[in-house]
Amino acid sequence: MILVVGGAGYIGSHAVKDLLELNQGVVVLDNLSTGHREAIDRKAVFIKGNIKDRKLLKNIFENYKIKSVMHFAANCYVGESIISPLKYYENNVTGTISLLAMMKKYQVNNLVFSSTCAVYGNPKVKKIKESTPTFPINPYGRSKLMIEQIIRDFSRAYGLKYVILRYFNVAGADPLGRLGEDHQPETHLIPNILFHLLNRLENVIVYGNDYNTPDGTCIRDYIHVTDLIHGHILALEYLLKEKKNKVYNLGNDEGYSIKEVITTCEKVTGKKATVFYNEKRKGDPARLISSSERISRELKWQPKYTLEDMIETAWKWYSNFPNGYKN
Ligand SMILES: NC(=O)c1ccc[n+]([C@@H]2O[C@H](COP(=O)([O-])OP(=O)(O)OC[C@H]3O[C@@H](n4cnc5c(N)ncnc54)[C@H](O)[C@@H]3O)[C@@H](O)[C@H]2O)c1
Ligand SMILES: O=c1ccn([C@@H]2O[C@H](COP(=O)(O)OP(=O)(O)O[C@H]3O[C@H](CO)[C@@H](O)[C@H](O)[C@H]3O)[C@@H](O)[C@H]2O)c(=O)[nH]1
Repeated sequence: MILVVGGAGYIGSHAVKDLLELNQGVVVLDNLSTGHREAIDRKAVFIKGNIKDRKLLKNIFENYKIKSVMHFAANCYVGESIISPLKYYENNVTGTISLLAMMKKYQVNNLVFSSTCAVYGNPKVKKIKESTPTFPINPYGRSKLMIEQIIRDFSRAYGLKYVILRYFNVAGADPLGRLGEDHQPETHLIPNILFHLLNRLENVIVYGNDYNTPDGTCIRDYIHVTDLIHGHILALEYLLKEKKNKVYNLGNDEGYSIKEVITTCEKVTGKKATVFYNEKRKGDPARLISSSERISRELKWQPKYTLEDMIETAWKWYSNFPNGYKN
């Protein structure tokens, strides 16, 4: 069985769905701090609890034959991490140490870990490779880099095998409309633009228009959640077969400025946005674009969905479920 930690969240719930579709047995551990019980298919075992709870982890490892772990559980907002670094180091770093300690105790040695391109900081290269130096510029990115280092040390000392996936900006929803992104409050760009176009927000707020980019707004590389999860499935297959450690970027290798994302949302929805320019958000790098060449070459991973597809699938979900999972 696969333990999906954080499986009630936006990305984790899409992983649970795809793993079940592949007839894998799934146990979800989630404290529902930002996730939703309704997002987890009833075919998965659901356990509500915190990864810091070692007694609970002990019960899980003793009661279920867990062979591998996908670890999505974290706090993951750049802006919030600057204001509340303690929350980030405590939940992300301490929480993961607890999980890894219990994996060690029960000899569960296969881990797919959700890292982030925030570990690279503000790199000057056009496309970020896995070999690009890591100099995170916010506590969130630093917490993820610390975890990566801890995972490597556990691997050297205790035989843990891992694939670390450094995601770029994840967007979109299940193309069949069963799952979507439901965060309270929502901080991500695409959901907030769509909420405005659905008349739930007065404006689109753009944080900063004097960055050193062609139109002055931040550039990000967006990847559809379905493509991202396909990367996890390939990573887990690789791990179980080859038993080798890997670090991979996961992005579409294309950058879009905030203004371009707004224009694409307008195009997909046929609605016009009112934009309000605000101060820069602290901790935001100007430009993050992936090179996902390594995972494409080694695991034959290819993204199928474009930015328009991401916006279209998210729009469909928000239009059908205006109150998210609480409908
Ligand atoms: N969304 C993105 O664009 C993005 C990009 C890069 C990396 N990531 C990483 O992907 C992972 C998932 O992100 P998401 O967008 O789905 O976030 P999310 O907040 O929707 O999901 C996180 C899940 O983990 C659970 N959780 C948090 N702390 C926990 C704890 N201590 N014990 C048990 N459960 C806990 C939450 O309840 C939630 O269900 C995170 O690790 C994040 O850092 C996300
Ligand atoms: O209403 C909004 C929301 C965001 N932004 C800007 O849009 C860009 C993207 O922001 P957001 O969608 O919040 O994503 P990121 O801050 O880039 O962070 C996401 O993407 C990272 C990878 O780049 C992950 O590590 C994080 O977990 C995930 O939250 C940034 O420049 C923001 O300042 C706005 O201008 N207005």
